[in-house]
Amino acid sequence: MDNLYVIKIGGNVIDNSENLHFFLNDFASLDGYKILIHGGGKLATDLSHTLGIEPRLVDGRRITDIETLRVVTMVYAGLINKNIVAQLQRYGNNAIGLTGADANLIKASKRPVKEVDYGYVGDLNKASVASDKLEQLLQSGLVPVFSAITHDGEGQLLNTNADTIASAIAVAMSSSFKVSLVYCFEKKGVLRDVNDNESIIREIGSSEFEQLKSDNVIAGGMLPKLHNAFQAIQNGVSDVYIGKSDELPFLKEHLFGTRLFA
Ligand SMILES: Nc1ncnc2c1ncn2[C@@H]1O[C@H](COP(=O)(O)OP(=O)(O)O)[C@@H](O)[C@H]1O
Ligand SMILES: CC(=O)N[C@@H](CCC(=O)OP(=O)(O)O)C(=O)O
Repeated sequence: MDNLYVIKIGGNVIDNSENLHFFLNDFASLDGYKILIHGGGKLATDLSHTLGIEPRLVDGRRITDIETLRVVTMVYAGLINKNIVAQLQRYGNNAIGLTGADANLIKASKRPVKEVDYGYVGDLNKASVASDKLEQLLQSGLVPVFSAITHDGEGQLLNTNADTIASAIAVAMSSSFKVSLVYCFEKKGVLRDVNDNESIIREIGSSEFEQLKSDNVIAGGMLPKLHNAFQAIQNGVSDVYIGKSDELPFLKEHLFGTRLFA
């Protein structure tokens, strides 16, 4: 089986143009098959404020009313996605910018209303990712770059958490590739003390994850990220790493951030 990198870049890195360019340069230098997924939650929040639309997040998921859907589509699928694609072209990668609607690559379903009405937020299932079509893009030499926008197949765009998209793509592609899923963000890995960047936990198994949660070591955005990451490792993905965007070159020696195991 060929190796495939599925790499997700978080909103705090995207928000800093110097860090983003540094990361994209390293990403472009990775040999072999690769897919990039990007968030951009921070920029969407900032633009919402500017437009007078109050952003609301519950458990790290954005409540997406019709106005907010317009904002996130413009920010994720437009501004951020096209800038990333242009930079990767500059660094010699033939990148193609995508939403889930393009080539019907990721079909989601609108999250049912329970205690919270999330609005136009899409959930994914095992059949959501069109892995054959995605494999064709890879085989033709393209580097797919996904934004956090999917669709329902009925003409409705949906906002979907980028960590979840990365995990679903990694799982779907693992029947044809040996997949390494890599979450890149602004910290050096999962930290024992979130204020101490050197307190990296090098390896976490699923039982230790439960312990870290009950000890409140893991909180905020790290919770859904690790849930998605364990979902991937338990469903056929070979390697899952979480670490700092400017340390990507260390992946080859397996010296990158935190490694998860089942
Ligand atoms: N133990 C931990 N180690 C590292 N980060 C943590 C931890 N607990 C909570 N966090 C927080 O989680 C955030 C990452 O989640 P999030 O902002 O959703 O990521 P992304 O930028 O990839 O979208 C970090 O910026 C940090 O503030
Ligand atoms: C439904 C939902 O929450 N979608 C996310 C999609 C963007 C994202 O995941 O961005 P980060 O990776 O930068 O957090 C949002 O709008 O914030």
